[in-house]
Amino acid sequence: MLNNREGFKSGFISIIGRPNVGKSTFLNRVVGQKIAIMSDKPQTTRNKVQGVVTTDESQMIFIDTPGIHKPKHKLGDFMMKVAKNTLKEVDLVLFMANADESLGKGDEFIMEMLGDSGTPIVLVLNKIDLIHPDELIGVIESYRNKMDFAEIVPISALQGNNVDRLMGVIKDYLPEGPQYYPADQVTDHPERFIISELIREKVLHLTREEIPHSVAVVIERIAKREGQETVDVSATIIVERDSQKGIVIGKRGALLKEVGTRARQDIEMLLGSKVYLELWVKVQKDWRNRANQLREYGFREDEY
Ligand SMILES: Nc1nc2c(ncn2[C@@H]2O[C@H](COP(=O)(O)OP(=O)(O)OP(=O)(O)O)[C@@H](O)[C@H]2O)c(=O)[nH]1
Repeated sequence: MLNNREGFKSGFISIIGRPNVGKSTFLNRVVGQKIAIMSDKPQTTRNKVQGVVTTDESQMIFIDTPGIHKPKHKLGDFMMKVAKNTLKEVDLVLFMANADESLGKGDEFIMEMLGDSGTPIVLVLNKIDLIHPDELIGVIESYRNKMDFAEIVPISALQGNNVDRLMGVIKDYLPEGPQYYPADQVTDHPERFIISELIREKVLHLTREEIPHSVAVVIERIAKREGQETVDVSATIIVERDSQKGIVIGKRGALLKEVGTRARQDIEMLLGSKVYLELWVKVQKDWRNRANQLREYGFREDEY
């Protein structure tokens, strides 16, 4: 805790929404650096990712929660628990929904869950660039009929429309408080986690529909070479089936090589030094249901 200035506001904001509503896009826009994984596949955000936005008057600490869904297996239960705990601890919840889709079962399920958290909820209707302004009123009404929101703010996270207004609303709801993080710090995640997410993102992008979101990446080693600027990173990509291993490796290793090239470029940007990246692919059957292994892959329940 660094600072305790009079009138300074600070607090924690949780972003909740169905997969693919644009939570990461919003976070990346306001934080201004690529920290949350972005993908057009559902549920790529599994761990807590913090983005910190600091101005002269406030500090907003964003928590990007996993896409909420009905639990189907252990990983689902775990994610739900994480999401629920997060809701109680934060100062404000942003419930993000698609403005270009009508209110569906998934959104109703989330609203039921949000109902008893006791935290103010701002409805953020994202992707307004995809609809005609006349349609917006109807969408707003459908949500307003279901639940009492502290505010309703339509935005386009992708194009930036109305994002400033949303930031103003968020500030209004934050309590007076200290500046928790230095102004230039945008995330408190260890580089390890960001690196694993960068690699995972490349796998998901390059394999498209063939590899489910269950793929995990474990960083085995990050080490700076003695007397050199090069950093050695070695990581294992974990899939559930032999067939998936084949897909990730690709013909004569071509796909894995491409994953490596793209991930290396991002990691070099992140670390600001040359990187030698070594990737392995391992099959671990049914890892999602083995709760005791979740920790090993970075799901740390006690952090929430
Ligand atoms: N047209 C439009 N597309 C958007 C907007 N915001 C996000 N998208 C797109 O929607 C898709 C999903 O965005 P993400 O930011 O990855 O969504 P998310 O909610 O973080 O998804 P999960 O991590 O899976 O929970 C991406 O293809 C984005 O480019 C928007 O305002 N307008």
